[in-house]
Amino acid sequence: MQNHPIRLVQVSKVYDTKFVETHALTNLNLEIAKGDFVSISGPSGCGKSTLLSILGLLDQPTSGQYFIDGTDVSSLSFDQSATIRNEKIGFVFQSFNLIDELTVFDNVALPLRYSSKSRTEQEIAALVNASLETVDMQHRKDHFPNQLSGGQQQRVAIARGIVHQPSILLVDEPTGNLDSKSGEAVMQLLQDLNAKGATICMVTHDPHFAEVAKVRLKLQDGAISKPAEMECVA
Ligand SMILES: Nc1ncnc2c1ncn2[C@@H]1O[C@H](COP(=O)(O)OP(=O)(O)OP(=O)(O)O)[C@@H](O)[C@H]1O
Repeated sequence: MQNHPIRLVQVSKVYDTKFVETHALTNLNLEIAKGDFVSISGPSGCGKSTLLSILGLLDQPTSGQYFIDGTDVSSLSFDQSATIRNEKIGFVFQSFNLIDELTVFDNVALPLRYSSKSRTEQEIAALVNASLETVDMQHRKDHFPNQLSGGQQQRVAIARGIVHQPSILLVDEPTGNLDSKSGEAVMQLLQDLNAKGATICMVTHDPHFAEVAKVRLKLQDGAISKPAEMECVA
């Protein structure tokens, strides 16, 4: 499975609240190959956030299996999930989610400091600086998030998402809080990262940005409405 770092097999998610059972995902099968750029779009309530939470090990499926790099991670303990999440997953959120009290450098260093892999400060600095260079934000490494524009904050968030070279970068509405010019720049950056080998899965409402992905998936009522192959453009 080395070529498919991400694999969901018959994954379902049911939210069971007091009065109602909601089937958010139903028997969903998904394979994301190394180097893919996948977009997931669909109407409100179709299960996009649920899928991203499961892919990011922030939630578990009710049934089915989830494999990351060939390891079944469907029903790990909280601590085991956190360890794998820190090693294998990078996140980019609509609202950037940078920590205001930390400099750009320290924000980007966070995944390395939380990792179970031990690294020297020199190794951390080398990785953070390389990541900041990739997103062209090296010159702002001593700034704080509130001293940056929205587009710059998102670039820093992307640097944080890739610094530990995750198996997959999960991206949630990356342009939702940006003006159109900054949004285009962020999308171009994601395309450049993908061209250099990053595996990306992005949720977006915006059909224009969904088109950028190599594999475009549509979710409808918790299921992929068209096979991935039909949507593939590359
Ligand atoms: N914690 C929860 N408890 C109960 N039901 C939930 C919960 N989270 C989501 N749901 C339900 O599961 C379904 C899928 O929700 P989800 O948030 O994944 O959709 P979405 O496609 O991300 O929507 P949007 O585009 O509006 O953010 C919806 O019917 C929603 O009401």
